[in-house]
Amino acid sequence: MKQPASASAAAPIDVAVGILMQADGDILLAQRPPGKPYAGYWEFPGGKVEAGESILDALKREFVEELGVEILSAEPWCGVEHVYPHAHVRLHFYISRHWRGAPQSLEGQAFAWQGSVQVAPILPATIPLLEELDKRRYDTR
Ligand SMILES: Nc1nc2c([nH]c(=O)n2[C@H]2C[C@H](O)[C@@H](COP(=O)(O)OP(=O)(O)OP(=O)(O)O)O2)c(=O)[nH]1
Repeated sequence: MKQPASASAAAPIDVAVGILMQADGDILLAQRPPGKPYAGYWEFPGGKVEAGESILDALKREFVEELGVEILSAEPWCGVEHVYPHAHVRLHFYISRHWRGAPQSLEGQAFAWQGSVQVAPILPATIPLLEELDKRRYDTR
């Protein structure tokens, strides 16, 4: 079968992404481990949706696998499509205020709870969301 000429021509890959939000509005970011595209960049935890899996199930699975955290509830927030050199991704962002367990670094990644986000660099597709997220955090105070 002929391969797509570029990532933009390929079908998008669905990715489930979760923003853990504490009562004071702080949110959790994770640093991508070595060996992945954009290693060292900061992101919200998550990963690719597997065949036959719902986005919410993928989110819950990724949080258990990567952080040892059980998401008890999460609401869909927004969707973003982005074409990287390595992949065309469709990101499904969820916000969760209810989870069980403290994040553990099960894949060797660093974590940071942030108010206004100070860590850098952030994955390009995630940067535009930070301003909107800030407004949402302050609304809850
Ligand atoms: N988790 C996450 N991924 C993001 C964000 N922003 C963004 O552009 N992405 C992109 C980067 C990757 O191309 C893709 C996520 O795929 P991944 O490779 O990290 O997923 P995965 O953990 O399932 O990886 P693997 O099993 O293939 O190792 O989504 C974000 O805020 N969080």
